[in-house]
Amino acid sequence: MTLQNPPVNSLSLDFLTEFCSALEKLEMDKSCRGVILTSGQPKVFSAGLDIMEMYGKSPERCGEFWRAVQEMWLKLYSSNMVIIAAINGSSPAGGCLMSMTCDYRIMADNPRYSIGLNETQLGIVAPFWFKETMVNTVGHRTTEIALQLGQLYSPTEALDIGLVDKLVPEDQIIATATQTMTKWLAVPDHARQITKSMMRKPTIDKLMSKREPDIQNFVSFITKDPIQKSLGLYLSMLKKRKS
Ligand SMILES: CCCCC/C=C\C/C=C\C/C=C/C(=O)SCCNC(=O)CCNC(=O)[C@H](O)C(C)(C)COP(=O)(O)OP(=O)(O)OC[C@H]1O[C@@H](n2cnc3c(N)ncnc32)[C@H](O)[C@@H]1OP(=O)(O)O
Repeated sequence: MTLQNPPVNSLSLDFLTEFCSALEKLEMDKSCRGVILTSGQPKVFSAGLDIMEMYGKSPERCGEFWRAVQEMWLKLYSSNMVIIAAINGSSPAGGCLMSMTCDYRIMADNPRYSIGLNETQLGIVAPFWFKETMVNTVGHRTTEIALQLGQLYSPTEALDIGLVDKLVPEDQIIATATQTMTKWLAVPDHARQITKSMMRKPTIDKLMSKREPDIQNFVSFITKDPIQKSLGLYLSMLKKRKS
């Protein structure tokens, strides 16, 4: 699957809806046992959640957006398929979350790229299921530091902490992902799927049992004046940096 939402693959409501529907089709296709997730945009895997979906929007619209973010995470994290992330660009916040739901992460070894959950840098807080996905990936202590600082890691740093599994030159990323997929698909599906589910079920069940309160929590947090102000400042910083 190639992410195509120019310019930076930000995760808008429309894009998330289209993504989930495409993933669901693959999940139901018995001939599809694995997916390589990559970006069709230069330099960026995904810029994370579309900040415009969280800025100046009605509570109803924010709730609809958050349900779509939850759906994307649930579909990816609980997929029966082998999902390999070929991270061919920067992958902050929601982009990092998306990468962490995959079974294996291969990143281009370009020092200009970065990956991590940088929410606190925007004045917002990574929700519990973002946090738990990271704990499940790199452990508790590393997550505590990463989340409080809103740390973005270079590919080498990400490899050191186990946030990605392999670095390769960018032009070898798909070939490496394909070789890796062959190895993963050599394991009998039922045994691998049950094992994956055993590892991830507690985190998935926790969000499933708290979906509505999590939406309420998000809407009440994101629509608060000081949070809207922080997002506004961050957006103008992004635009200014460009000029
Ligand atoms: C206790 C209660 C807790 C309850 C929970 C509450 C809240 C938590 C909620 C949400 C969690 C949030 C998760 C997120 O994912 S937030 C998004 C974070 N993303 C970022 O910080 C990335 C920002 N972008 C960048 O750093 C760079 O754009 C880039 C990805 C490194 C790419 O750089 P490049 O130089 O290639 O591009 P530009 O910077 O010039 O960007 C082009 C263009 O796109 C706009 N843009 C970039 N990122 C986003 C985005 N995430 N959303 C919307 N728009 C984005 C950028 O402004 C430019 O726009 P322009 O109009 O100027 O062309």
